[in-house]
Amino acid sequence: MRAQIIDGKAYADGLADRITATIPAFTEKTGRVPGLAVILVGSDPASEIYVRSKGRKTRELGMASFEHILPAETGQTELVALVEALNADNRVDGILVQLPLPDHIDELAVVRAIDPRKDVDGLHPESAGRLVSGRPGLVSCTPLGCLMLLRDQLGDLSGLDAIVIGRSILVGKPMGQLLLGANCTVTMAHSRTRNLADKVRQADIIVAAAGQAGMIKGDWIRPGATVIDVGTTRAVVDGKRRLLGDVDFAAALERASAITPVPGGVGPMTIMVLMHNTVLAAHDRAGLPHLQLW
Ligand SMILES: NC(=O)C1=CN([C@@H]2O[C@H](COP(=O)(O)OP(=O)(O)OC[C@H]3O[C@@H](n4cnc5c(N)ncnc54)[C@H](OP(=O)(O)O)[C@@H]3O)[C@@H](O)[C@H]2O)C=CC1
Ligand SMILES: Nc1nc(=O)c2c([nH]1)NC[C@@H]1CN(c3ccc(C(=O)N[C@@H](CCC(=O)O)C(=O)O)cc3)C=[N+]21
Ligand SMILES: [Mg+2]
Repeated sequence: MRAQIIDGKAYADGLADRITATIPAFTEKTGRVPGLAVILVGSDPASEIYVRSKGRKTRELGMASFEHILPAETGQTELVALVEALNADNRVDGILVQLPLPDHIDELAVVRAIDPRKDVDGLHPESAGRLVSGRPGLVSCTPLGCLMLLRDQLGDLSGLDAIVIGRSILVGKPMGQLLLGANCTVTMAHSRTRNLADKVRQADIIVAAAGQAGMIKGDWIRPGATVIDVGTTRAVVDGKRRLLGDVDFAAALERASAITPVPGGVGPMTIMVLMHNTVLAAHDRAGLPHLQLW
């Protein structure tokens, strides 16, 4: 079997069109465009790439982008004060604080300061609680993007065995909750998991989000499984700069029924779901009906 390559960029482009189409009516009703604020503290390389493409996309889609790039020495009090100012700014519908933050800042304290209605990254405990208890709320961009791709690829996911490798608050945990909500039987794996290969071999759906390049080997993949590769590791291979996923892609191609490439799979979805969440938050805050765009 040779796997189908899941084109995250193509799906994201389609979602972009559906997002853009909502903006004229929003502007007619509110007199403004949806706005997204991103805060980056210091110079984490992954976050810098993300912030750049995000600002460009936000403007491309006809929304307002507010970028706050702060020095690594920024204090927690100052950062929380910025978040509070953005909470109070009606032009801002979404607030994203790039993680990780420098060690002297308590990430939870900053995330808790975000108005949950503007929490487009789904990181606030209120958002996490809503996801776990099945109430409507904003859901972390990367896992929601993965779910969109899986639903597009497989349709109903009921009864499928899924494994998520990674348990971060940003990716792994919300991914597991979304799959559970879609009626999968979910295994959550992490760095202390024993016999990971055997657990992966049981899965119809594999979501790899460990950040360990190539750790998921081809012979771990059940023939016909669907593979979503979230991992992005920067490396130099044969003198060329490369972005590597968590899955041994060449080997997985011979076993899986479908797989996301890195780059061009989950990454473009993360950016577009951020736009999606911003438009949803804007409608919610303006008292307009809830949008369903996927
Ligand atoms: N494409 C995209 O849009 C995005 C990509 N990413 C990428 O996804 C990856 C994960 O991101 P994030 O969740 O933020 O990372 P974290 O570092 O916060 O979490 C990594 C998780 O993987 C687990 N893990 C690490 N090594 C292993 C291992 N050998 N076996 C099993 N589990 C392991 C860790 O376990 P433990 O909890 O026990 O330490 C942890 O739960 C990174 O490569 C990141 O760059 C992230 C966000 C968006
Ligand atoms: N609060 C917060 N939310 C995040 O969602 C968040 C974060 N912090 N910190 C950093 C990670 C990383 N991340 C990526 C987003 C897009 C690509 C992406 O677009 N990747 C492209 C390739 C880009 C390239 O060529 O380097 C792709 O996979 O095709 C990658 C990684 C979001 N993150
Ligand atoms: Mg920290």
